[in-house]
Amino acid sequence: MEYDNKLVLAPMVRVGTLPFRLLAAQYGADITYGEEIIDHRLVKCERRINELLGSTDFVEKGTESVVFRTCSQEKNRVVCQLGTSDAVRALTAAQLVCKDVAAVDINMGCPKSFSISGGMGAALLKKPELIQDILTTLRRNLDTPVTCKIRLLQSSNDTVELARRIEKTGVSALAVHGRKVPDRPRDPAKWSEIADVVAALSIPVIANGDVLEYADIQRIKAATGASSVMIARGALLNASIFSPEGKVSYEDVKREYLRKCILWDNDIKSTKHTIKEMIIRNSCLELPEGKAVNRSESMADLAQLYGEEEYYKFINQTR
Ligand SMILES: Cc1cc2nc3c(=O)[nH]c(=O)nc-3n(C[C@H](O)[C@H](O)[C@H](O)COP(=O)(O)O)c2cc1C
Repeated sequence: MEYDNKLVLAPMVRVGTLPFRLLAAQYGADITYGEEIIDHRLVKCERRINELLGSTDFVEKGTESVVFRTCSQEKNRVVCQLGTSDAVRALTAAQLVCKDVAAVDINMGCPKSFSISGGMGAALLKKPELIQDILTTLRRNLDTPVTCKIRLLQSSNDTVELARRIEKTGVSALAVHGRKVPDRPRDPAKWSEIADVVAALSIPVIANGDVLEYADIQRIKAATGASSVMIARGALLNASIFSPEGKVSYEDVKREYLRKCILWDNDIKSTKHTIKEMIIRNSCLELPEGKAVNRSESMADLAQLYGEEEYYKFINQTR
């Protein structure tokens, strides 16, 4: 996969399932990351072809729980992001999915206590040897491109040093979220410190942080020198942020998302969560719409709420 001049949908837990990735791609995302999947969970899965949907599912053995669903349309752009603290387990998990995805990414930026206490996410930033071990193991044993996503370290020099070390493992690209571990989402992303990494590396750097409007894409490129840009919250605000043709109305984007969830039989909890994330960023969950989404128990309820009953019936009749 090529990493230069790309618009990238960021990994987002409970959001980045197949419908949201297809939605972002429809509006112009070139590369779409899935939500982080913990390796412990993925290694318990089996690969199943879902004839009914036309998807490839990774399902937890002994259950019907779909941990990762993908399809041939996205094979050349979907990235499976793993949460891990162990090279061998990461490899076992990656080997299960690597033929069905365009790349495998390791999350080295998540500051949540769940990740840190398990030695995953941002905890890895303090363990450069382990980072090297994980990335080298994946690189040596997979034909699929391997990448990782980091946050900034305390000083720009430290970040650059780590980034150089990561580059030496042979990864195809490095995504840099321009915040430090203690930073909150409201703290501005430090684009100048991403620029330091871009200047120091030869591999593509994907700049991430505070791209909330289409015009910000050009701004972050100019400020960092990175040619590729990764977007998370801007895509929740309006997934058509990737489109050079201008924004589609948020109401239309939301309905399009729901239709994709119906089509791909997305998990109801993930569907509700994502719709709520869209509402929080555009209005307020306390209004009647948000309350109704909260009350919804099934895809049929959501279809009714958004006037998509006919589509819901049609899809279910044709299955
Ligand atoms: C709802 C949500 C879920 C996220 N989940 C992940 C994740 O699974 N893996 C990851 O590396 N980062 C995750 N992030 C962080 C984003 O990928 C991104 O680095 C961060 O939000 C900064 O980008 P932005 O300013 O475009 O939002 C998440 C962010 C949000 C808002």
